[in-house]
Amino acid sequence: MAGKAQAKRPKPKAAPAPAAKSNAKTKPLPKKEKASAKPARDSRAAVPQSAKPAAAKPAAAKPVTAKPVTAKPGGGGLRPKRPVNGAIRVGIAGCAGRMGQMLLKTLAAVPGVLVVGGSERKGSPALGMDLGALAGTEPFGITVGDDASALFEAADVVIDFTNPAATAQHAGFAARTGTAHVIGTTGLDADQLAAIGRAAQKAPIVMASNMSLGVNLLEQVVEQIARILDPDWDIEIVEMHHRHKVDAPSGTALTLGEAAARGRGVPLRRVARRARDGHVGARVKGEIGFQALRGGDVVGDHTVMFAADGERVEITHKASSREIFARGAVKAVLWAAGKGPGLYSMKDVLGFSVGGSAT
Ligand SMILES: NC(=O)C1=CN([C@@H]2O[C@H](COP(=O)(O)OP(=O)(O)OC[C@H]3O[C@@H](n4cnc5c(N)ncnc54)[C@H](O)[C@@H]3O)[C@@H](O)[C@H]2O)C=CC1
Ligand SMILES: O=C(O)C1=N[C@H](C(=O)O)C[C@H](O)C1
Repeated sequence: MAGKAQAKRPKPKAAPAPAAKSNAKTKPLPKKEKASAKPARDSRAAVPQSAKPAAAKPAAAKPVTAKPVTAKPGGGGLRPKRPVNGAIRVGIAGCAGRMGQMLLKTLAAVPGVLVVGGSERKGSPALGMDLGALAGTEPFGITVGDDASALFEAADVVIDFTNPAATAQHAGFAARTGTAHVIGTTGLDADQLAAIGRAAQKAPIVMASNMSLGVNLLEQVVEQIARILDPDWDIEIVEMHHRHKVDAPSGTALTLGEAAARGRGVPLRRVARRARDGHVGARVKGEIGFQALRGGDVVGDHTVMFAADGERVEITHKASSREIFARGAVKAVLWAAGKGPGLYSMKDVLGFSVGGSAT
């Protein structure tokens, strides 16, 4: 069950599973060929599978002709590069986290992709564990390592749900290796965002505070409503997340705030009101307020309120499983493999914008 996989945390005492068997020759990692290929439907056979096939569609792309190579020392149990029938080689940074585990479980069932490694922070109790133990599936034959740089060298696309400092560093690895980087991490500061912007000049980076279809749809709707309603309508955004969440307001709340501000034709930084406490005075016309609630195991709830005299419009999205984020991240992987450098969003991946339609 999805909930179990996401709640499960690696146990320090877990016995490390056997590392990936290598039939590769011992020579240094060659430059990776561009991930681009139309993935072979059966390429997942390279990884033991147990889950049901997912609905994700492989991206149309050119064939990958990977050469046999060895993983770099210190890269944990990275699966060495070798011909993989055109499959997209995927690495997961933060593979033992709530999202990392859900991604492993989801990817194990997706044809056309091959998980080649997972990284964790130095000192993580998950180091040395088999990825299958984290996914709740059969062993992958790949163990968790702490060398994210090697992960980027081994993969065509790295999915990253870690923390802001790690993600900014990882973007540098993406730039160096040309590896596509799918970023779900939230709470990045201006310097970290600037680092990602620079990296996107050298590698394709898809970044989204929320990878679910529903929230990306909500964003479009919020922008349109804010454009239609005049500033007499007060905009407030309320979000609730589980007790472990470390950033507030959530990345999604801020993205929805950006959408509302865009609809009104003002920069969010000029009108954002981050929480209220004490004798703060009456509400200032035009401000966009944020409130963050934390508790229990709430996966992620977001409500955007438009409040006027005598009536109120509320639009809510509720996530009841992290699977929706993982599914979005997989779509981003399939879309990003083989793309040129650039900073992309889930709107690019999903192929819709105000006035457009979802694909
Ligand atoms: N964009 C989206 O759709 C979503 C975004 N998120 C965001 O993703 C991030 C992670 O969320 P969770 O999985 O709930 O957190 P988590 O704390 O469960 O997982 C993060 C993992 O990253 C690992 N990590 C830390 N530093 C690392 C490093 N240098 N290298 C490799 N791994 C490292 C941690 O040890 C941990 O296992 C947060 O910023 C969260 O807001 C979460 C869900 C959906
Ligand atoms: O930390 C989380 O859990 C989530 N983070 C993202 C955010 O900050 O918006 C997305 C989702 O709401 C879950």
